[in-house]
Amino acid sequence: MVQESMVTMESFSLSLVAVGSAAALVYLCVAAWVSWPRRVGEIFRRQGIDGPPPSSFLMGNLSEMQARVQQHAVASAAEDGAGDLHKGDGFDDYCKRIFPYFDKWRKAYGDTYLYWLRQRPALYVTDPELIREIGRCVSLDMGKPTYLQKGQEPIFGAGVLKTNGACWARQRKVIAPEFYMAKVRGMVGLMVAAAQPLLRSWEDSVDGAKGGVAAVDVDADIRSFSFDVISRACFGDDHSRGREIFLRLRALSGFMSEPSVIFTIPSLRYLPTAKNRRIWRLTQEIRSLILEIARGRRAATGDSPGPDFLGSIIDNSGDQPRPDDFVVDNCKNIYFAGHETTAVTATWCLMLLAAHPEWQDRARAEVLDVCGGATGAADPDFDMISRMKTVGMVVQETLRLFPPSSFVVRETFGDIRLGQLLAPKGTYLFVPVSTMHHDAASWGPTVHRFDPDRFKNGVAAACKNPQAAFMPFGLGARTCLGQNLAIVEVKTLLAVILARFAIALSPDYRHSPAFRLIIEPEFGLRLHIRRIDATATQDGFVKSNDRLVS
Ligand code: HEM
Repeated sequence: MVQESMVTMESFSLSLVAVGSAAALVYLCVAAWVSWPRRVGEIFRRQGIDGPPPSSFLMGNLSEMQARVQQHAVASAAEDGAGDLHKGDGFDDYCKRIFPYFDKWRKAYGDTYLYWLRQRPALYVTDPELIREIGRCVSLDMGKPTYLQKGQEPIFGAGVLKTNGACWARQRKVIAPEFYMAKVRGMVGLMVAAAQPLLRSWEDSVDGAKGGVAAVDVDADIRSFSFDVISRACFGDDHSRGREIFLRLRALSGFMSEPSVIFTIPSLRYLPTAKNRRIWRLTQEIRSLILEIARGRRAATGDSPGPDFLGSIIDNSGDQPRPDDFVVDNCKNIYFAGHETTAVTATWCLMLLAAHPEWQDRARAEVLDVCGGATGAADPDFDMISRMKTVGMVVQETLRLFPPSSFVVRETFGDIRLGQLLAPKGTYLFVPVSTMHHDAASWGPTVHRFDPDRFKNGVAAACKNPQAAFMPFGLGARTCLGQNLAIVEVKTLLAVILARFAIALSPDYRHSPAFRLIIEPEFGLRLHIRRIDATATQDGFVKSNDRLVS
């Protein structure tokens, strides 16, 4: 009996100790969690970096960011200011309008400051030396922010765009060679082929239009072209199935881009709301379509699945932990990374050429010269595209004024030294690309003007601090692996369009760059087009351009 009660006492004391230890552990964890932001803030303050105080522990500075975006949206709607932003001395940094808080904090706290995304420290970096250091860092302890992966699995999965560490390095090694210039060289023919539906549709519009001048909404045509290029480049003979994937990916990215990922509570994506159910269904359909194409390719080609991107990832999928996910996620990554960005760049190029007839004439003269215009321009090949320097300068200047990605973002997965700065584990680094592209200290007094000539002697001669002032394709180890393809593709599209059509802005065009994962024209791009050999009236060409003064 005595023995029994001693055992009970003993187990009671043991339980008390266990409960006490658990409570102490929880207390220590909560204390560490609560004090961590203060400690990180202190680490940065000791290095001379300050920033806006977080308005609450749970939200950091997010509430203020949201409030200011809403205020600006209301103010812009009241002013109906779209379309006037570029008047005066050219194109302002629209990011000041889209992300007003960054501009406000930069004025208050300087080039590099600390703010808080919930409990996470985020460093806003415009100091050129620090940007260079971020570009130089090759440690796997720095990579893409995890919040981008968590919120956006349906689009990106665990593909090369958003993963980190060894998983990213393995995928990049397989995929990057597929887009080296030696491969892109052989893709100009497929780009010209992909442009044919757009050219035919524009020719039909012009032929059916009064006075030989047609008003065309060009965005969808360009997007379709760009998607077709990626489909042909990546899927070779299987590209025709790409359209089904295209429509679903487009719908998916529409759902995913609103509201902005940093404002979203990640766990909400598991709730079976109507929107989430639609996202799940689209994700499943896209997966099935891609796997079906891959299965067809395997069945048709056996052990050597082909020399294109799809062949390469099928070939390497056996070495990956989850072969099907590797194929599906990377197809989606390349589709997304490769088609929206390139399409929107081509769209901005056309907008700028339509708004600047003198540059349109110069670019067209070069295209006709290189492709033999007097007897009708030949379709360009890779060597011709390489000789088109003016067209190349137009593309670079477009990427400077309207880089599709407004930020290069990184996260530190360990304490990292970047030159003089120690960035503790868990810090986000935000480099505002568009702001650097519009920085008068690097680009001089004509910074807001469309002036492709600034690139005539290359990027290094165009600005101060080129590695930090011009980064449309990002920075360092994670730099865009499709940039060769993108530049050649945009140049090819401009060449075939300029060889056939003269373009001007429609008076309906409202200039309003908007953020939907990438920066795109909020109200689309409507152009007036005519054949270059037509004797159509110039009305609607010159007049519409009076609205853009630079
Ligand atoms: C004008 C068109 C394009 C622009 C402006 C652009 C821009 C970018 C930017 C800013 C990044 C992030 C870089 C960083 O974080 O430092 C990126 C990454 C990437 N881009 Fe592009 N891109 C374009 C076209 C393409 C094309 C055509 C492809 C595919 C063939 C592509 C594939 C990728 C991939 C796979 C990555 C992830 C690289 C990595 O994390 O290792 N991009 N791109």
